[in-house]
Amino acid sequence: MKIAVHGAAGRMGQRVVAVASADSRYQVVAALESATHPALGQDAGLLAGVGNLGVPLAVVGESDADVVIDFSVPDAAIAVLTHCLEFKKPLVIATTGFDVPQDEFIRESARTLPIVWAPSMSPAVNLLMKLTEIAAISLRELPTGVDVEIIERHHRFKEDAPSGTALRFGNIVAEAMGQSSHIHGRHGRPGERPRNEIGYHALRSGDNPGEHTIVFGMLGETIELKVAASNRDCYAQGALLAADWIIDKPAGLYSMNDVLGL
Ligand SMILES: NC(=O)C1=CN([C@@H]2O[C@H](COP(=O)(O)OP(=O)(O)OC[C@H]3O[C@@H](n4cnc5c(N)ncnc54)[C@H](O)[C@@H]3O)[C@@H](O)[C@H]2O)C=CC1
Ligand SMILES: O=C(O)C1=N[C@H](C(=O)O)C[C@H](O)C1
Repeated sequence: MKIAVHGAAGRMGQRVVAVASADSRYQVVAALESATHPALGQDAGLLAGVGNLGVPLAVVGESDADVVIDFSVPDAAIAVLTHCLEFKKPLVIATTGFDVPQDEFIRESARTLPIVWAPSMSPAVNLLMKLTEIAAISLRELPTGVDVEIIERHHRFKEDAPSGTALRFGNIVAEAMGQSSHIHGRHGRPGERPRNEIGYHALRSGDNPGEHTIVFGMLGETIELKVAASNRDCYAQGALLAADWIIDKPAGLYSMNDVLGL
């Protein structure tokens, strides 16, 4: 399968190029980057540390890619989505940090384009989302109440907070338990914690590739569900699985649950 990697010189883009180049099922035919990127024209394989692939970093344009994988920034992701709409290229969107209009544009675009969209491509993270939903449903009627807090830890370079994955965990809990208040950090004297609150806490430290802990705090006991990446390849592998899966699907908005059969 021929893939185009959008954001190819980035932390994730380089891993997608590297992991794909080591798997005979995939051929990287396009490595797409910002028009202002200093490495434009350089070979994507050399940048990713896997040797010359004969694929220079280039701006978005027509290619013979079967599918596009996007790990970039929100505005660029929307731009490449517009390109995919024009050239009818299935798209895997992994970028996070979209605003509401961008979110709505993606959903509208999926009416005419097959899109896999997930804040985490990690199989372990998406399984933990299922386990979190089970825990939330199971605990929601506890008479003494359950306080859910979401702690995410990422590398110092991450630009958005909280993570898209943390927000998705929070939405899963909110839908399962009927919580309506999402608060981000605490300071001053917020007083006693309301029962309908979900708290989010974003740690930025070192080179952590991604860690999420969902805390279910009760009176007398606590459950913590945790998933931690040791490198970025779980996301790259998941994105390639998504690319392989989406290639023959009709227009629609799909998640990693569809890709992984969860
Ligand atoms: N869904 C998932 O499994 C995962 C999602 N992510 C998300 O992926 C995104 C990228 O993460 P990283 O690779 O760590 O960031 P990064 O900053 O290393 O890479 C982003 C790349 O996008 C490029 N870019 C910026 N403007 C562009 C444009 N107009 N056209 C093409 N490329 C452009 C940058 O030059 C850079 O190379 C973030 O939103 C992050 O949250 C990260 C890891 C896993
Ligand atoms: O920026 C990252 O690195 C990651 N971002 C994604 C997110 O915002 O959820 C996924 C993963 O946690 C790594």
